[in-house]
Amino acid sequence: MTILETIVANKRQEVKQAKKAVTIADLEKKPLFARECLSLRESVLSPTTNGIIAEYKRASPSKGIINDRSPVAEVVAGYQAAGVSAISVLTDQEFFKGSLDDLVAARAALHIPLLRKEFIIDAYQLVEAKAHGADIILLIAAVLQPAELKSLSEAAQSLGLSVLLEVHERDELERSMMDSVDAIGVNNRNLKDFTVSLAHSLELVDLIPDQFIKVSESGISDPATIRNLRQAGFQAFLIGENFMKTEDPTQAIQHFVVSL
Ligand SMILES: O=P(O)(O)OC[C@@H](O)[C@@H](O)c1c[nH]c2ccccc12
Repeated sequence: MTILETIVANKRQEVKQAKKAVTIADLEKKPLFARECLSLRESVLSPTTNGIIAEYKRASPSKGIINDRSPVAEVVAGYQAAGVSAISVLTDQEFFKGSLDDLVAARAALHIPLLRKEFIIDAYQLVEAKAHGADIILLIAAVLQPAELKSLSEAAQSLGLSVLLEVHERDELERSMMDSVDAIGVNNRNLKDFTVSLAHSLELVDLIPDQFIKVSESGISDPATIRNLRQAGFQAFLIGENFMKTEDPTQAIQHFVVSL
């Protein structure tokens, strides 16, 4: 089994348990479920933000613990102060040491769109995302059939959530592109073996129609790379580890954005 298959198999079990513990009706009663979601598109296109989607990532399967000292509310508030367009928070516990509590804590500290970074395989997780303060959800083409992508993206949009579709290769992009997603992210990291190459972004960007917000994801550690990706047509840049691996992620992002 690849790591991605392991994560998804575990997720199916988790969702089964979660559904028993907390019903959809319970989730819909949570105060955060009633909020109006913030739009990823509007925030990325706003001239007052810099296109960065900054991620709070405590650990990952490829790196182990990245940072388990910096509190989520503090870090995301610092990211927001640096002018980012959106925040991403991992909620997977088993492989990324995240949680829905992290998402709620982030929401309370923010006035910009918040992405629930998760392996979504079931519509239950969309309701869960909204009920814990998310504005945006991720759908991973490597994990979902086109028919599943269609039903999940349509369900997300009907909840008012923005949808970020993640692809890694051309065939995934071609089979998964659909009107019910708002943004397409090219993951530079191969989720099957963790190798990272920005070439993935540069090869796929011209195949993404302009109706979608174009996002380059992973392995970005240099403002010069952002300038190149922008020139190639990307509008947003998902960055986690580069900030999280430092002693003070909020300082690291401040230094980064001054040279954008
Ligand atoms: O930490 P990085 O290399 O800057 O990458 C951030 C983000 O792109 C990465 O965490 C990510 C992209 N797609 C994912 C899917 C699941 C979990 C994590 C991810």
